Amino acid sequence: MTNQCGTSRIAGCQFTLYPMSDQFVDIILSSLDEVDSSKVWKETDDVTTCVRGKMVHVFDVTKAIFLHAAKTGEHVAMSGTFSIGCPGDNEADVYMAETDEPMNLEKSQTINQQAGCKFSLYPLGHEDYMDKIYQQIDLSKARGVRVSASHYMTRLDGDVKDIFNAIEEAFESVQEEVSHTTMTFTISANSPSNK
Ligand SMILES: Cc1ncc(C[n+]2csc(CCO)c2C)c(N)n1
Repeated sequence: MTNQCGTSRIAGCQFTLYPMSDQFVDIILSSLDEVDSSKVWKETDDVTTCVRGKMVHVFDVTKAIFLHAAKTGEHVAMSGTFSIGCPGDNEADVYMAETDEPMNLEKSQTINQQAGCKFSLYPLGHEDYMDKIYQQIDLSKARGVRVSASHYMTRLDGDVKDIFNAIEEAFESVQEEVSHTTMTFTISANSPSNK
């Protein structure tokens, strides 16, 4: 197979929460604490949090952390990078044997929150990378979110759960064909610009 960068199917996401509030310490720490991250490797420092493991759990945990921060009603944003198939990643310290049942799905389903998100897919090492990206932008239109074009990114507007499901499906589909894929995103909720 060409352009096969790695056989590892560990996924990961490195992200930062930005609560626009003087309660930012509490919002960040309580969101990280409230979410069940027992099925992922997780590390937080002064800049980011990184979660690694099966793709289903990486998305489940990242989405739940954003939802918990946003449900405070404060203006919060999150930026991050998802990655899979990175040749530098290793399975040694990751719980890849966990079952596929997401730990936060039930709780996340109860939180209704509108947001705007911009994301970019990077299928690495493929000459026809633009085709792979356009396929996913087209598919996003059927995923319950409003899709609009933006420079360097695609904009999705709608419910946070639908937005994360849309970017998860896009990432999942691309990585099936392109072993090493990354995806960057910024999502924002409760922005005063929308009031
Ligand atoms: C998801 C996420 N992880 C880490 C940070 C970095 N950070 C900035 S303030 C703070 C709390 C006080 O130490 C932390 C951990 C962040 N912003 N968002």
